[in-house]
Amino acid sequence: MEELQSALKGNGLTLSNLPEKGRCLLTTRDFHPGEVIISQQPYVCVPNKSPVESRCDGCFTTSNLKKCSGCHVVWYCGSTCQKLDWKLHRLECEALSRLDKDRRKCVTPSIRLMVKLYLRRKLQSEKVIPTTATDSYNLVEALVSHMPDIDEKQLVLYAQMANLVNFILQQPDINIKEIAENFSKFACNAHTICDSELIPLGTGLYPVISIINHSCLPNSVLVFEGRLAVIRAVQHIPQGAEVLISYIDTTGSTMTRQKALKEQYLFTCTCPRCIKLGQSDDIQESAVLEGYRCKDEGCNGFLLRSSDDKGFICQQCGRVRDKEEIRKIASEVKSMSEKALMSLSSGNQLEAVSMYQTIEKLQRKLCHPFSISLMQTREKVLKEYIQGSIPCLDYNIIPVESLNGFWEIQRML
Ligand SMILES: C[S@@+](CC[C@H](N)C(=O)[O-])C[C@H]1O[C@@H](n2cnc3c(N)ncnc32)[C@H](O)[C@@H]1O
Repeated sequence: MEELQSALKGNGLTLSNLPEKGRCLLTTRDFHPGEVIISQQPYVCVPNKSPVESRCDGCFTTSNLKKCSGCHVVWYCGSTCQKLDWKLHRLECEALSRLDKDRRKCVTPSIRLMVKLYLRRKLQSEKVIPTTATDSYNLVEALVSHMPDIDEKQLVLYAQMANLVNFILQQPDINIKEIAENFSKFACNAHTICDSELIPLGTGLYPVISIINHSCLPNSVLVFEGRLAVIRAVQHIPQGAEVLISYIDTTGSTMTRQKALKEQYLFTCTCPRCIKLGQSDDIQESAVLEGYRCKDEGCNGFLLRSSDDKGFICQQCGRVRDKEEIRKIASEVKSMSEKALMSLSSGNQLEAVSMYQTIEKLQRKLCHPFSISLMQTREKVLKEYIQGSIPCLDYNIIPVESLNGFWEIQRML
């Protein structure tokens, strides 16, 4: 770890330990808003896999792809990406080629990430790939796994996945328990690699970036430049402060954020936003962000559950909304959202957009005007319209139907 400390020193950082959080990164100088604090290439990464779209293993593009003729699992956009990946993929290709057709179908991105992790460790131990202070399997070993806190069902799943990885690798020195523990490490340390529009492209393990702890009021942000993970300051960070990013969507209410952090990262956040849990301004914030709208369309009041639990009372005008009426609309939204997701995953964008428009109308009746789910539905519709109109714009043809919908949404916003 001495080597890591001296590498971090050059970045104006130091590795430290906090009793309630474990390892953390502290600044040894001031950082200005927008400044890059640290960046790292992944130790290993894999692109997402979808039934309608494949991605290049090197740059994650979806264009001009050719399947690897050896393993028939991995795709490349051209010889540049293929050559850059060859040292590692040569071993992966051999391992995947040994599998029968059915087993190859079970090779999910998480399985591939683990296979690549062990292959990269092997290449570094054989000195085929150099090891540095920030690019070493030792850093993976130091990641938290939370093994004692994982529930039994999850442990069984990790054990099954570990068995498959072991079968693919066929390396006698690898211990199944260690592979299962590494799956647990992935769950609370791996990062989703997104493009500039925050569209998820893949998953990567960045062992130095993974030292950074969470806050719902972070002073830094993680962004990606291709596969490179970059931590930038979003405010002035004084010398001696802890570098903090957010692991989750911070627009949710305190309860929603705490639930997400507990489920995936197994800790209870005590950041300045979270310590307000249950205070009156926190209750009001959750009622606005995730609660229902007033019966009176002209009223922007937020609703709280009535003491007899039969409905919700507007805190501005006192009108009561019936619980049953709310339940009905909420269940329509839920079933419509499931159908929209299915349409999206089967590549039927037009059908999905029309469903999201119906969901948006229902949510306008159901949710507070500043509700997050309402905003998220509008964002989805808008994204689909923008993406859907691009091929038409290439030919200077914009479908009238699309434009009508687009302007309708603009007006709504
Ligand atoms: C990506 S790791 C961060 C580095 C970690 N502290 C370590 O020692 O390696 C995520 C884990 O760090 C801990 N953690 C992160 N942020 C925290 C916070 N705000 N409060 C308490 N624990 C936190 C949790 O155990 C979480 O599962």
